[in-house]
Amino acid sequence: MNLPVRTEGLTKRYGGLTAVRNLDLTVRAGEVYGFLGPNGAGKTTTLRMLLGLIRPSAGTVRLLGRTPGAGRLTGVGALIEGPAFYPYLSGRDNLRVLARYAGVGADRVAAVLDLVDLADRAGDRYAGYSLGMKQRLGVAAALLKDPRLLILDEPTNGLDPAGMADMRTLIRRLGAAGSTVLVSSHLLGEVEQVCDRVGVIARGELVAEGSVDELRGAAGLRVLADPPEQAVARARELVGADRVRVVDGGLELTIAPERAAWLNAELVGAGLAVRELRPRERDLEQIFFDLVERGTADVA
Ligand SMILES: Nc1ncnc2c1ncn2[C@@H]1O[C@H](COP(=O)(O)OP(=O)(O)OP(=O)(O)O)[C@@H](O)[C@H]1O
Repeated sequence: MNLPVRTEGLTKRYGGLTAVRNLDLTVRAGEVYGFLGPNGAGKTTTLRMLLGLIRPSAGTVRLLGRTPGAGRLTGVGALIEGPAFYPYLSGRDNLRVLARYAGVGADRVAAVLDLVDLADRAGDRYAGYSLGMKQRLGVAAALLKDPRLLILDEPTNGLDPAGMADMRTLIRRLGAAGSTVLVSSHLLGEVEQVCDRVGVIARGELVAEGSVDELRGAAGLRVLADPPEQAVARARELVGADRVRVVDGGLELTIAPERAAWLNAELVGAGLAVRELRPRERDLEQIFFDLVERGTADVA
C-alpha cells in the first residue's frame, strides 16, 4: 500500500519527559487523516519529527518514502508554526515573495489564492486579515509547490466558528481534489466532518486509529426488559452471546437497529416485559474522552 506517512516506534524524550512514545502512524495516499489529541498530547512534537525539524529519540519516519531531513522535503507542504508573513504586504505579494524563493511561477500564486478562497482579498494588506484569512494564506503558502502531502498543525486553532467552517471547507476541497492531508486538532468535532480516518493520541501514545465510524463503534440497540436475567439469556439465544452486553442495568445488542421490531416481538413472545428499546447512540465526544482519559474505549 502507498503510505505517504509511516512512522514506526517513533519516540521523543525531553529529559525525563516522554512527549511521544512508540508511535506507529500510517497515512494513506489520497486520504484526509485527522491527528487528534488534547493539548500537550504530543501532536506538534510528532509533526515536527515528521518534517525533520527535530530528531526522534528513537524510531523511524518515512515521508513519501524518504527519511525526512534538510532539503529532503520535496512534495511536502506544511503549516506548522504560524507562518511568517510581511504585515504591510498584501496576501498576494507575500505569496509572490515565497513563490520566487521557492522557484514557483507567478501563475501558481493566483491558483492557490483561488483554492483557499482569498482571491477577492488578495490585494489587501496581510495586517488587516482576520485570523481565519491569515491561516488560509498559510495554507496557500504550503500549497505553492503543489505538494503531494500537506501537513497542517491545528489550522483551526483560535478561529471563530465561521473561520473554522471555512477551514473545514478548504480541507474538504483539498481532500476531494485527491490531496493527502494530515491535519491535527484537539477538537474531535472539527476533524470528524472532514477526515477519512483519525488517529487519537493521548500522553504521547496512539490510543486509537481508524475511520470515524470504526471509532464510533458498530450500530446497535439498547433494551430494557424484565426480568433482566431472563432478558439477557433470551437475547443471547436470539443473536449470539458475543453480541449482547449488560451496560447500566440494560442490554446493548450489536445488531442492525432495523431489527428492533423483530427483537421486540421475540422478547415479548418469550414472556418478557420490554420497557424500552431504542437505537444505541454513541456519543463521539464521550468516546474521545474515554480514549484520552483511560487510553481505551469500548468500540464494540
Ligand atoms: N522543546 C521542548 N522541551 C521540553 N518539553 C517539550 C518541548 N516541546 C514540547 N514539550 C512537551 O512535550 C509534550 C507534548 O507537547 P506538544 O506540543 O507536542 O503537544 P501538542 O499535542 O501539540 O499540544 P498543543 O496542542 O498544546 O500544542 C508537552 O508536555 C510539552 O510540554
